[in-house]
Amino acid sequence: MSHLPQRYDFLKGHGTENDFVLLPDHDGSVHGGLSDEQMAARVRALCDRRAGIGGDGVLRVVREGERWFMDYRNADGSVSEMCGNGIRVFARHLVEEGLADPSQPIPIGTRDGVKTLTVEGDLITADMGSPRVLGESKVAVPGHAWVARHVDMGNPHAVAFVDSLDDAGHLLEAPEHDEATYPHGVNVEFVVRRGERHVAMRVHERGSGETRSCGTGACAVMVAAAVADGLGPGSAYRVDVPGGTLTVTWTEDDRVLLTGPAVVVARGTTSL
Ligand SMILES: N[C@@H](CCC[C@H](N)C(=O)O)C(=O)O
Repeated sequence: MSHLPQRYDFLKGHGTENDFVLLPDHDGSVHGGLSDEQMAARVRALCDRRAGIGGDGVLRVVREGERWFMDYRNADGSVSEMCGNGIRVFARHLVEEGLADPSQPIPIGTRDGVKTLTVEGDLITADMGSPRVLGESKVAVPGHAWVARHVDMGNPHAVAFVDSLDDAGHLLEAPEHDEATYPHGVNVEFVVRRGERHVAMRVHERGSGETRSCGTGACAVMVAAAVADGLGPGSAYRVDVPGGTLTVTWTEDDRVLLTGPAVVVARGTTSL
């Protein structure tokens, strides 16, 4: 399938209201020559919700050999290994532009390796690979502290089970966390039970602040909940986030599948 032309400077999309600016840059000729600091500054400008387009992060759409590569950055310009909502939006964009065939699995490169996406109508499933369930450490916000489970989904997560999602407070600052455990920062999820194999969460994302959803975070939460419930591979949970609902399945062969909606809502040009 051919990968040109690039018809827009940018697109805007979201998955359960975790929102992204997409930058088509198929051959790297648009942004590829920028230094890391120049690219970070451009990402901050694009993600600015008043002076820019607004977003929790940027997905640069790059061709890498036989595949597409998702070059992801957080709103503060920092890079991350993986973005579970972003990669579904990325796949939706490829399909809508005729750059990928939705009747076939779509492989997409990331800094955490190649992920395979499958499209079923409004829903897109990302095979996120195997989780790493690690130790426990403390996270805290003013007035509250919890023990949190460290789950690595390619990027780092600290999952805290709380009595009420309100206990996390305003989340204007990053929650305190153990810097020895998370030397490069951490995404912190606050979780409550809603029913059998059904949880709800809020998240403070490294590099983006509180967001309406986090796909890797939902996967980390599901895995932590399944472990706490004495379950493991071979289970599925509904994970409610402020921006909607995700389904996370931990397969018998230890892969985590993230299923949810993904939409592109705008396309255009920008002088940023
Ligand atoms: N919102 C994303 C995760 C984005 C990266 C994260 N903030 C990090 O720095 O690791 C998702 O949907 O997974």
